[in-house]
Amino acid sequence: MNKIKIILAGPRGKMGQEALKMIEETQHFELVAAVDSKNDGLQVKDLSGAPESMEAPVYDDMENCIQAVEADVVVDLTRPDIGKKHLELALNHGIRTVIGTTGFSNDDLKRLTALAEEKSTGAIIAPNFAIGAILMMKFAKEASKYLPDIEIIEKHHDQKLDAPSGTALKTAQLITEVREEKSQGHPDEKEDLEGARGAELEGIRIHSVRLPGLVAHQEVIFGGVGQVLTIRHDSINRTSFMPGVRLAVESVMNIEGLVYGLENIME
Ligand SMILES: NC(=O)C1=CN([C@@H]2O[C@H](COP(=O)(O)OP(=O)(O)OC[C@H]3O[C@@H](n4cnc5c(N)ncnc54)[C@H](OP(=O)(O)O)[C@@H]3O)[C@@H](O)[C@H]2O)C=CC1
Ligand SMILES: O=C(O)C1=N[C@H](C(=O)O)C[C@H](O)C1
Repeated sequence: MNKIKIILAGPRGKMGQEALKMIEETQHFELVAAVDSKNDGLQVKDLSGAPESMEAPVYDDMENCIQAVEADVVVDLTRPDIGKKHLELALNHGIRTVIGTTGFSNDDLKRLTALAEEKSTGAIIAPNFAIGAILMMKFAKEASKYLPDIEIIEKHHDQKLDAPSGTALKTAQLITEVREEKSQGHPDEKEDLEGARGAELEGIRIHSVRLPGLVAHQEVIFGGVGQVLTIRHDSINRTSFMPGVRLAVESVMNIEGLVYGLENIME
């Protein structure tokens, strides 16, 4: 079996370091290069937190990297503005891509879906790679059919750049597929302090907490008459995401077009 040749963008990041370990431990994966804006010309093994055995070149620019190296899949774990740029570049070169980076708007998704189709190239954008988080979203969608008054509280470490989280947005989007838009709370409610009621997506309130000590957590709270249901997921550490990254890399080899959400490729 041929190994899947991977370019990883963001190898020094919290997710990037875990992904390097996962790639090293996966026999049918091979890291062929990394993209790191600050370490052009080094070897991956020289980067802080990288496994010592990883002999692959580092490029500071995705375009140069794609032109220099033969790869099957680009995996991006960087930051919102860069993830979009890398996906567009990879698609334009006809290279399959797995994006874990969050911060994609609906307009971004529409534009990139059209580009993936035009280039007949597979791409997966996964707002959350953790199986438990996918189940939380699935169960929340189901519960919303019966308990349509919903608020989402997502909690993350304080280095996170985007708010709300990609997971919260995806959860709300899945719920809107089965729930009519509805306004919640008292019709005359008013915020005495701006933002007190959180962000709003088709009537669903989303609250973002950012604190040191947190990793990635979400509660979807359903209110009914005389009862409250809470569906909660916690990523205790970033190894929780790695089986999902592995699955996405394997799956993207066999798809055409852009898939948004790991639930679409899970059996
Ligand atoms: N889908 C999922 O399940 C998950 C998604 N995420 C998302 O993944 C992304 C990364 O998260 P995390 O690892 O925690 O973040 P980190 O900030 O720890 O890592 C991001 C890394 O990207 C690097 N980077 C920035 N610009 C570039 C560039 N132009 N080229 C290459 N690398 C670059 C940064 O380098 P420098 O420090 O030098 O700027 C940094 O090392 C975020 O968008 C986050 O929301 C996170 C966890 C799970
Ligand atoms: O930035 C993070 O850490 C995470 N980002 C993703 C998101 O925005 O939902 C996934 C997970 O929550 C961790």
